[in-house]
Amino acid sequence: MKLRGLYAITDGPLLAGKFLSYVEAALEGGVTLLQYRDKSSDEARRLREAEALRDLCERYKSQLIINDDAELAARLNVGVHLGQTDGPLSPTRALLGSKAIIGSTCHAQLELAEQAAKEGASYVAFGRFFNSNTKPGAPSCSLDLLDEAKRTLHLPICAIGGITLDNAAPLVAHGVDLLAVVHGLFGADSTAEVTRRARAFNELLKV
Ligand SMILES: Cc1ncc(COP(=O)(O)OP(=O)(O)O)c(N)n1
Ligand SMILES: Cc1ncsc1CCOP(=O)(O)O
Ligand SMILES: [Mg+2]
Repeated sequence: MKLRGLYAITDGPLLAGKFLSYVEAALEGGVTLLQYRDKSSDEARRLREAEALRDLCERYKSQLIINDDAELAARLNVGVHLGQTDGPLSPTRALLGSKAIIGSTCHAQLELAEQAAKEGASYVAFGRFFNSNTKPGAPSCSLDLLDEAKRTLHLPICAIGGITLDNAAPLVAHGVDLLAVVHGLFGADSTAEVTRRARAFNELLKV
């Protein structure tokens, strides 16, 4: 199955007090991948939250991806997203098995994506494309790189960084398969608005 659609990413501070209700609202609108991104070191809470997300994803036929933490992903039998300093890809592929979804951060560098493809990545992520509240310091990436990536890579392409309903269309026009979004999805005033946004992202991607 080709990975295509909305890639919702959680954020602890943004979702404080409404974590599961907002995630469920997004799933209601359609989420292809859901990433649990939590930078805290509270292992017990991380396990609890990740288990709750895995159960929700099962109900909504979405796929859970754990950010940074291959061990937690292995424990829950779900996918993982690895940045350039989050550990090597090949051993993670061996740990999680051939069917697991493994994503790789490639910033704005095609060479990183080619390497990730060789090492067994399931998708490659480029960005940030726009100003990001969640990660303002992330290196920026241009639409031109997407054209080149589309020509040379044979993997689903994910875009991340400051993506909203108002700026996502050019990314899709340049061949992006997965739109990875934090604020543009969860920075909403109500669960109804989260669901509406999720549906609208899917319409943009025609999924
Ligand atoms: C889909 C997706 N793309 C990129 C990232 C960024 O990963 P990384 O560079 O490891 O930074 P952190 O998210 O860990 O701060 C991502 N998480 N997801
Ligand atoms: C994790 C990450 N990596 C590059 S930008 C980013 C944050 C994405 O969040 P937002 O959609 O709020 O900009
Ligand atoms: Mg990381």
